[in-house]
Amino acid sequence: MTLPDAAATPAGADRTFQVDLRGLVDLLSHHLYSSPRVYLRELLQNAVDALTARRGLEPGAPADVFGIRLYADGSVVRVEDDGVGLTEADVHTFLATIGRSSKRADRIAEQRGDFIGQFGIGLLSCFLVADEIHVLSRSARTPDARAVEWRGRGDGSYTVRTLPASARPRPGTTVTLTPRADTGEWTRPAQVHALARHFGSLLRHPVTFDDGTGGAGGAGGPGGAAGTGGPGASVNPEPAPWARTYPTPGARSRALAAYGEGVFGFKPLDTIELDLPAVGLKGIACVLPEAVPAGRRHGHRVHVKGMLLSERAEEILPEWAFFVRCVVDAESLRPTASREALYEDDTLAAVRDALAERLRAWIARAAASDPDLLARFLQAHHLAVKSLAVHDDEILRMLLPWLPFETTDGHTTLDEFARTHRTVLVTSSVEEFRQVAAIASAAGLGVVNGGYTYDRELVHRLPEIRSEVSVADLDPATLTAHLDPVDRETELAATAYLARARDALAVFDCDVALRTFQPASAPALLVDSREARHERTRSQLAREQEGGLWGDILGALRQEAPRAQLILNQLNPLVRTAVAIDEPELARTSAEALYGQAALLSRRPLRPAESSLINRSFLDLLAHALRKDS
Ligand SMILES: Nc1ncnc2c1ncn2[C@@H]1O[C@H](COP(=O)(O)OP(=O)(O)OP(=O)(O)O)[C@@H](O)[C@H]1O
Repeated sequence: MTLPDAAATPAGADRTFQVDLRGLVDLLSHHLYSSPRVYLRELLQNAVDALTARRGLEPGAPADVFGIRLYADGSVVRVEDDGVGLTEADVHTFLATIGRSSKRADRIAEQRGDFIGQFGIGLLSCFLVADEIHVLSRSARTPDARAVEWRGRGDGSYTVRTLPASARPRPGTTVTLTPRADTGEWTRPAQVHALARHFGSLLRHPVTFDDGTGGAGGAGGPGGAAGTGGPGASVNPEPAPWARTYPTPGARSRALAAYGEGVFGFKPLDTIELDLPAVGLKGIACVLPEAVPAGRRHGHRVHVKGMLLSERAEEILPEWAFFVRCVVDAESLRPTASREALYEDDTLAAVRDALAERLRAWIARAAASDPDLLARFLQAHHLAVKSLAVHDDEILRMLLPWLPFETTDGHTTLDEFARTHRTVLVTSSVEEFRQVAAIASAAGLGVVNGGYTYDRELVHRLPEIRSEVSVADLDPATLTAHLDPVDRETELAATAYLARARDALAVFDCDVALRTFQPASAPALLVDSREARHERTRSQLAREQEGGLWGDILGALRQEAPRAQLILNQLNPLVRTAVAIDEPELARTSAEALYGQAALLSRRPLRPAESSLINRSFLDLLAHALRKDS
């Protein structure tokens, strides 16, 4: 924060960068921090780091003798700690130099992981709510150290003076802010208390809050420096829920679920305990009771050393884990400067892998021994699990048999379906499934709708875990082969009609066949696949463009175009009448009308030529009916 006098520096001499503190604070507030409220988090975090450093100096001291006291009475906000404190030299080096941090100094590089801060900018966040930061500190490193007072101002100026040790009888630091009038939203006593609870409820050091009214556990007045704050109300009266002891495992899981509900606002379907001793991580994963859109990632709550750093950290779990939200407290995860994300390093990668493993183990346990939980889980999250199973062999093996699919036997699990159908047929689109489902099922075929994301791919992998089952794509030929042929005599009688029908429908590359199938009420079935339609469109374009550049390109791409098939149902009374028509024009029109009706039933978008065919055949039939009547 020092601003050297540029004019006094001789020409050619090395100059020092100057910092426009207002500009810097502006940058932090608009681009680094999500809200001015983070000032309290930064103050608490500095106090926690100072307590950690003090514990390094006095490892034998009882756990609760050093603490943090907050005070806010509407005119000041004060955070006082029994931490390591600062000497006068420390104040110049660390407080007054932006970007310098005692937690990154060389001699403690190996301990850097012990501290939450490291960038040397956190204190600047206080300028989001106040124009001046007042620090009164006394170092614990030298027993007879003098107290030191520092005042830093938003314009970049600061003053330092030393005071007799009696000005701060015990080692530690007190930071006092006089909030600007427009920042009441973040600095009113009730708000400071709420923020302290929010950020500090899991801190392991005793933290108290006092609003200066002397009520409800509060005591002491706003006056002066150290040690006058009184006992105050505890901000973190209880340890983290996973660190408490409970009379029974049931009581423990109910308490963890209630904590999860309090934090996230939903009643978890189940609560998974997380414990990774290698990185000192503990916490819970709450399984969401309802489906979330695939791919939507939730933020997780990450505490470091008890301090809430981020509510939106996505990085601690892999992308597929979008069915849980976690609260974790870790010793050695490193936050970024904004604290709202985690630094992507080997530790974070290892944590992510280990937590993913934990979720897999939970799924495996549910699959093996808790069918009721598994069913509720899959009901809400089957889509998430399907996306997971595509890439994860273990999940596939555990869960594929239990996943629901749309089949010709209704919505059922693959396991159930494969028990009645040793050959499982799968369509490649929803539309194909809609076309064939009723008829295939009447013909005794077992078909799964493979049109939804992941489904076809997953069904094809069923033989990996059920070797007795075979899976094949359902193509028109397979279906036609399963429909009963008509006897020779009927076939012969229909030859002329079928020839006329083929001729009428040649423009659609459509073959016509006569079969018997259930339900008898269905006159005709149009069997056609999307790929076949695309192939025919391409071939047709190539023909139209013959000789041109596009014609050559499309022609080169041309494959043997599979033909559509209109299968007429000999069991249907209308079809039986139609195949007996002698009059060529009427026969042609009836074939067109049957094609049009089957195309409509297939629920796929109609091509313009098909729409005009339906139109024309309807009008022709109407004209024919009217002529007959007159
Ligand atoms: N309560 C405190 N007790 C002792 N030293 C403190 C306290 N608050 C701040 N300091 C000193 O001031 C330095 C700068 O603090 P600041 O919050 O700006 O950065 P930091 O905590 O080091 O890193 P970060 O920007 O990541 O928070 C700290 O490194 C520390 O040396």
